[in-house]
Formats: sequence, structure tokens, C-alpha cells
Amino acid sequence: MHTVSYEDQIQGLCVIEDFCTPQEEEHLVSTVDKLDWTGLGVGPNPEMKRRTQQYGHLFSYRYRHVKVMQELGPLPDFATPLVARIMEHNLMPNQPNHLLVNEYNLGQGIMPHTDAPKLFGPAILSLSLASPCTMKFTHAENGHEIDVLLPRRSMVVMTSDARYQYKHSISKDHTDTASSGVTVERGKRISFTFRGLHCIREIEKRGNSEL
Ligand SMILES: O=C(O)CCC(=O)C(=O)O
Ligand SMILES: [Fe+2]
Repeated sequence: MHTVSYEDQIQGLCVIEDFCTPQEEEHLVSTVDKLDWTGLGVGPNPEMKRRTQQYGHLFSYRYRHVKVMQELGPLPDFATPLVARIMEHNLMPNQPNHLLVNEYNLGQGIMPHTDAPKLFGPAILSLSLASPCTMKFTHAENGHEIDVLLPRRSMVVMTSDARYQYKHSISKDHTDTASSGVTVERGKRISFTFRGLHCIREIEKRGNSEL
């Protein structure tokens, strides 16, 4: 594991390279491949244009609203070594209780967004599997922007400004350019996003506005 810090550009942003081994990567990708996906007309979020799986809690994209969030139970066994590593390295204040698996086919990306601050805790982590990609960070107010290359098997960690002041997005591009100037080909990418959902009672107390 090797941490690349972007703190000098954005507070609270780093990428931990080789967060998992190539063997783990292969195992994780083949495991989720065989499990049930939602999106593309199927499952609880059929309108999604990319396939996803959710563990821990079910968060509907249709209504970003606590009423449609169900507790599903503990995170699956295949995530256990990753969660242990997250806690061992103090990357989150509490064990993550939400895992979102995203599948991006070539030409798919994600629009600029900030993960719901009232729903999820102060650290957002995302593991890139099977393909690298570039994640763009754009300041919500002043427009300051940086491109961060997320290699295969790396974990991006967003806290403080990176989590709250910046939006993150992934373009639909088929290639990315590393800071060295080298062009990196993209393929189908699977990401595992770990988040800590605030206690439901806390969310209800604070109300459901601005989720
Ligand atoms: O694919 C990723 O690494 C990020 C996913 C993401 O930003 C999200 O689901 O909120
Ligand atoms: Fe996100």
C-alpha cells in the first residue's frame, strides 16, 4: 500500500494505491459478477443506466429520502477483509454500513455530485477494480478543479473539503491521461464505495431536506 496525497491541492483527498492484491481484485470482481444487480430496467432502482448492488442499506436513487432506505443487514463476507483494512488504517470513524457496487461499462461515467451530507458520514471511500479511471474534483463554489487518476486496486479517500466542498465526477471518456502525460486505456470498471450511513433516528431528527 502506498498513499498518494492530494492535500496540497484539496484538503482531505488521498489515493491509497494497491489497497488490495490482484488476486483479491479478481475474486471481488468475479464474486459480484454472479450476484444480483439492479439498474437497466431490473430491481429496486430500475431506472439506473449503470448496474449497481447495495449492501448494508438500500438507498433509492429515485427519492433521496430516508423513508425509502431499508436496512438490509451486515455487509457481505466478501467485503470483510476490505472493511478490516479500512478500520486498521483508521480511514473511517466507524465501520462502514453501506457498500455500493457500481459497474461502469466503457463510455459510462457519473455526473458531478457530493454524496448526500445528511445521509452519509464524513468519510467516503471508493475502491477501483478492473480498470483505472480519472475522477474530477470541482469546487462547488469557486470552480477549482483537479483530475485525479484512480489506478486499479486503489482506494480514493474523501474527507473534509474533498467530501463537502467539492463535487466528484467521472467522464464518459474511453481513455485517461496520467499526470506523466501517458494515456491510460479504460475498460469496464467496478467500484466499491464504502460509506457510513448516519443513524436513521438522527436523520429523522434533522429532517429530510437537502439530502
Ligand atoms: O465509482 C466511484 O468510484 C464513485 C461512485 C460515486 O461517486 C457514488 O456512487 O457516489
Ligand atoms: Fe459519489
